[in-house]
Amino acid sequence: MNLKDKVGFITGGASGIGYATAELLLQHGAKVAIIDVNSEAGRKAVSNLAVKYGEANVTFVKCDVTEDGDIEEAFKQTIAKFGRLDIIMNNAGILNESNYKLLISVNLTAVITGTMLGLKYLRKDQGGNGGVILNMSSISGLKPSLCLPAYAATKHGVVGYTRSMANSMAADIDVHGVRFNCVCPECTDTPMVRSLESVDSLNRRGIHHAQALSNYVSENVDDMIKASYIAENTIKLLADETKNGAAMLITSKGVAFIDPPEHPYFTDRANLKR
Ligand SMILES: NC(=O)C1=CN([C@@H]2O[C@H](COP(=O)(O)OP(=O)(O)OC[C@H]3O[C@@H](n4cnc5c(N)ncnc54)[C@H](O)[C@@H]3O)[C@@H](O)[C@H]2O)C=CC1
Ligand SMILES: CCCCCC(=O)/C=C/C=C\C/C=C\C/C=C\CCCC(=O)O
Repeated sequence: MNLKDKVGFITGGASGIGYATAELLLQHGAKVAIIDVNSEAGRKAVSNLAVKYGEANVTFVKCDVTEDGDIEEAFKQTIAKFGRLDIIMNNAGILNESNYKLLISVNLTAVITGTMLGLKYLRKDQGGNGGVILNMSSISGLKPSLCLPAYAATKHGVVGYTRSMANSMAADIDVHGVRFNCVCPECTDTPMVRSLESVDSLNRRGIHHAQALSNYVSENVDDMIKASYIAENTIKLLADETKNGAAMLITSKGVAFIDPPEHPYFTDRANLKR
């Protein structure tokens, strides 16, 4: 996919990995809607980006991704502003083991909702141009995580959902033109991780082994991979039209695609069309 003049929709785009990806998309000539619950951070993000890339190319829509109506309205406002939609990045996420119902709602349910609602705007057979849905998982979506069991459950859910959607829809990709991929970064230096330096903040959020994790974050955060590195690899995945159903692990050593074996009967398109 040539990113020039394409339109991206990024939840959690006001901060961290979402913001870095928004900026890189703009550098590639795309237009971006930053979708976030934090109005102050969202407006600040857009005013910074507008200075560099032009007011016509970036917009902010306040949206709580746990509210289906907000997500629908955000899609409508994005298309009203830019006239099309090509890339959906369901990226908003939180870390809160105590309030695990909210955690599941933001990190997993909203990813499914954003995919289902967004799909109808992307589908070539429903007036869209095709495109790509990129869901944010984590290395915690691929392996057990010592301190974050509920978080890991949501991120495993994102991998399972995204790969299964790609699989289920692949037989008709020529008709709808939509690809589904997810990214699985290791610990990245963002405000989310920096907030874990405080042991009080960890305890408030019910995160296991709070003191050990706080020590680990304080000692290592400066050496963690940067959000710009996640953005670079995310953009490569977005643009690569050969990738559908990919789970891309991103670590300081580079990227790797996790590709478990598929069931031969259900991956044979001919069987799915019978
Ligand atoms: N930082 C890390 O080490 C890693 C982060 N991730 C994932 O990447 C994504 C982004 O994380 P970071 O950039 O690190 O975090 P961040 O905290 O810097 O950014 C998250 C953004 O999501 C927004 N957000 C939170 N709840 C929302 C809601 N209900 N509706 C709309 N927006 C909401 C926040 O306002 C914030 O702007 C998350 O899904 C996270 O789980 C994955 C792997 C590693
Ligand atoms: C292995 C957990 C990586 C989780 C990455 C992520 O999505 C969010 C990270 C946020 C904060 C950092 C929290 C925990 C990770 C720190 C050390 C874990 C090392 C132990 C392990 O399970 O490998």
